[in-house]
Amino acid sequence: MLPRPARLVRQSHLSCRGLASAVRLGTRTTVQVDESYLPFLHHVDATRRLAPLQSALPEAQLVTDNLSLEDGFQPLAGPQISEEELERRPERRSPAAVLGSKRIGSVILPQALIDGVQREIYGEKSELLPSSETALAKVAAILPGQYAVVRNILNELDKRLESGWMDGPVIDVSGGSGAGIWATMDYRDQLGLKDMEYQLVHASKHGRDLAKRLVNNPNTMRTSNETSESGLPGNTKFLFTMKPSPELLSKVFVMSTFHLSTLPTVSSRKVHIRQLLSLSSSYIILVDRANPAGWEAISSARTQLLSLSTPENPLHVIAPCPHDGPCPLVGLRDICGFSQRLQRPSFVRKTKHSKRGDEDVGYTYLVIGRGPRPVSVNSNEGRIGGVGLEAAQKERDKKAGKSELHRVEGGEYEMVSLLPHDLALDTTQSPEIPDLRGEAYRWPRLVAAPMKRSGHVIMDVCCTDEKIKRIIFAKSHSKQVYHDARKATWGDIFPHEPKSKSVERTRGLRRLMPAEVDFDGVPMGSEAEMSLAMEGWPVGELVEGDGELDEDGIITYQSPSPTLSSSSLSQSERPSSGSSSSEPATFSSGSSSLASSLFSSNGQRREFSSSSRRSSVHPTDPPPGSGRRKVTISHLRHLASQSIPITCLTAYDYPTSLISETCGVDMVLVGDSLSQVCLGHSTTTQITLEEMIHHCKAVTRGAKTPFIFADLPFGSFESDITTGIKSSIRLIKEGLIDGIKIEGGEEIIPLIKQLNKFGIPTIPHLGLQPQRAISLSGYLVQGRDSLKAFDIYELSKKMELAGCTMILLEAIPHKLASKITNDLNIPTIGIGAGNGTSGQVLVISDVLGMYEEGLGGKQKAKFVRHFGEVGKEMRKAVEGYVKEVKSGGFPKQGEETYSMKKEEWLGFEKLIEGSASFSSSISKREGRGEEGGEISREMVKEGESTEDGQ
Ligand SMILES: Nc1nc(=O)c2c([nH]1)NC[C@@H]1CN(c3ccc(C(=O)N[C@@H](CCC(=O)O)C(=O)O)cc3)CN21
Ligand SMILES: CC(C)C(=O)C(=O)O
Repeated sequence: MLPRPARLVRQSHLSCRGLASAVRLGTRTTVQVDESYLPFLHHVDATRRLAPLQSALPEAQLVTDNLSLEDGFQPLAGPQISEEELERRPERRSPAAVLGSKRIGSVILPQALIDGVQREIYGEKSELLPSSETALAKVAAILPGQYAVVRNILNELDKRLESGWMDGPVIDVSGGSGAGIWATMDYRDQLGLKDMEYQLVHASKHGRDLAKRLVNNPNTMRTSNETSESGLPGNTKFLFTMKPSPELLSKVFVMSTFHLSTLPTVSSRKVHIRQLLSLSSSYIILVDRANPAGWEAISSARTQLLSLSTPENPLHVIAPCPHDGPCPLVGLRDICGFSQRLQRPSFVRKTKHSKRGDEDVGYTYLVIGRGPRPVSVNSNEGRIGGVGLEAAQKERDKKAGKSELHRVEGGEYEMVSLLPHDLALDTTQSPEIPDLRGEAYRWPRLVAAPMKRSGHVIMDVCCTDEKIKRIIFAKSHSKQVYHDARKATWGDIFPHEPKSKSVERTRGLRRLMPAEVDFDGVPMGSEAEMSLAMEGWPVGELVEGDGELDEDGIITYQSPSPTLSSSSLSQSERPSSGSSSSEPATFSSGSSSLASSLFSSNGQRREFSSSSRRSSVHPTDPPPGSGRRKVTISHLRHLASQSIPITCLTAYDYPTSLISETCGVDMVLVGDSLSQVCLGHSTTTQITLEEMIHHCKAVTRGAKTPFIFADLPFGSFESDITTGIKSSIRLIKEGLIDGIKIEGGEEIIPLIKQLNKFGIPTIPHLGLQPQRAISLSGYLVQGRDSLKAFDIYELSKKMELAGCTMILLEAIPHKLASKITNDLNIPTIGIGAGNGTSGQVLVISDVLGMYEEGLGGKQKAKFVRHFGEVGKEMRKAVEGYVKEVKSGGFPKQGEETYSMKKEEWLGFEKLIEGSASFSSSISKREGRGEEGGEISREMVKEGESTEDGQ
């Protein structure tokens, strides 16, 4: 059955968007699909509709007109389709796919805003006071991009939420110059709304003044209706405040645009979020930049907001996540980022000294709604568009004996095999209007550019089960689904279920963004920051030629470079090299775990692995890594800020470092416990710098991705700073480690400062300091009385001030460690310091249970937990070996031995016979015994050589 005819549509459904949708739909009613979908279809070609609507402002020109006057600018050549033709064209995508599409094409700035900014820059009245330059620069370079981003988000919400979702005054807490307000004004303008109130909250006076001038500029006069004194439409009111003042407005709608990441501390961000929540807006929109700081701000805000959700006052995520659980990307090295294209007005190109006509602006965002998450089961509704209808028609024709040939793109013909899937969908159309908006809360979100290959489309999506999964839509799925998949873009939510099993992605996403842009240290608002923030996010699909999809849905990638150096890793993340990891990877739709086992011959495809018996490892093999990228300090900081515990283990050699590598341990410490644990000394003071370096070399051969730090051993730094620096440099240069741990107090601060100046990461070790065990009268807990606790607390603050990277806290009361962790801005790693630190470290042999007792046969320390009984296992293995060798049971002939062909053996025996008679003649001559056994002492003494080459 085809979708029900329009006459069955209930009146109320048509008006589901009220007046606005009627106005917006206009005459676009020629779409051929079921008319009940019209409320969704009015979003089709949003791209094309945005521009005319903006240009509908009186006296406004299309920006492109403006641009073509400029030096060498050519407007993008779009497809030459007439408006009329567009009107006639039925939508080929399914209504559900249209609803899920986030793409709005290139955003054009409202002419009023362009005029306002241009006036600021070039106008006679423009006061270019030095102190207002930053604000102006931000407006000129950054506001347009931010506007485009917010415009995209509003467009998405317009599809997803019930009409009237944004009634009421809007408060925009803006880190820029009111991108939220500008975008909202424009969006509402499209809906024909007026008499609105806006409050722009901005910290700096210059920023507020500038925004005020932009709004009050006579050129920015809005459309049609009577204007107020300020020159704004109707009774539009503006407030410019430093803090949100909702009491000045009634029911408010709240957004915070590009503001969170500009707040200096974690706690100030948390306060900001609480403030927003207190404003009792039904929705909260948070937007920030797509850099590590922006992502950290947004993802932390998400965690915080969801933790503030209670059964009485529930909150849920509207976008981008299809769930309210933990974000699967937090803790990975990926950002949940999206991108919006902007058509650059001339002032943007001039400010940025670039002739490029458009730019892609990266962003991260979060939209929170009050109330419980809408629940709705996935139906089959709304899954058929023009393509599906066409296919169904073909099927009917086929049954009626008509042609089965179908014209495909490029003018060729192919046989059409109409899948029952298309038809099955037809029969399930219910007479009720489908609640696609409810369903859309569950549709997976494309968190990377879809990979469109011939015959299939691969998507990395975030799913309701809080996992990032790779799903595939092959051509054989159904015409409609395949069509929708090919039209999907990064950021969309996708309504169709894949046929083949999805594979969980535990590794990096395939991204088109620069692999690692570190924004740290770039001053806000600087040229560098602007260009970093705005460039480098091309939108589009990632086309790869090297991936093959086989019958079972197994995709195999062969990477160009098999090396594992950190530089090649990040290089291969780049789109041009086409592979997310430097190792070849096989994703099977059946297996969910990509983890490789220790000592597995990773780097080779399983099917090519020559022998299942292979039990030894060659140290020159690339280590079997998890495919993750090198752990950096900013990643560790990110983990700490998200309260994701950092894992750290000691390692002393290749096998122990390989364990951490394979198990995804974040940090590896080449501790001087090595002295006791590996070298059998009774104290840590006995190990030398030379020995430390020797072991660091082995560790860094095995652990490629963890952050690796090592102890400055006792005696290598105390005498003077120069010695300390020299020793540190040797550890880094020869041992290839990343950072230095130093036991000590105030006296090591000058060394910490100096190392910091040279860019050497340092980790002071406070609390119990084993190098001082003798003077402390043993391995005793530290900081148990208030004075000693205060000493350690003060010391930790001084260490942070001195510029250390992290602090290691050993054997101190857990409350003290938590307090220190809370009050510092750097991560803390604890051992015997409770779980309030940013991370934990233990000695690997303690974790493995290598020695049943503690150190030197003593009781194990209170903080040690054996997570295995490796010691017992080792003894069992060695006892078994001894027993079997003694009893002759090892090695077993035939199973554990090598054979020789019979004729070879006979030949060999003949050779022996020959050489035996030959050597016996020699030994007779040289005085050897008949058995040809020993060399006579006299001969050796005389210094003469024998046939054995002695
Ligand atoms: N295998 C091993 N594990 C370690 O954690 C470790 C080493 N070796 N060698 C270097 C230092 C020495 N460490 C130690 C050793 C013993 C205790 C210990 O037994 N502490 C007592 C505290 C008694 C008290 O102060 O009340 C305990 O009972 O936990 C603490 C830290 C930590 N380090
Ligand atoms: C116990 C850890 C923290 C250590 O200092 C070491 O391994 O030397």
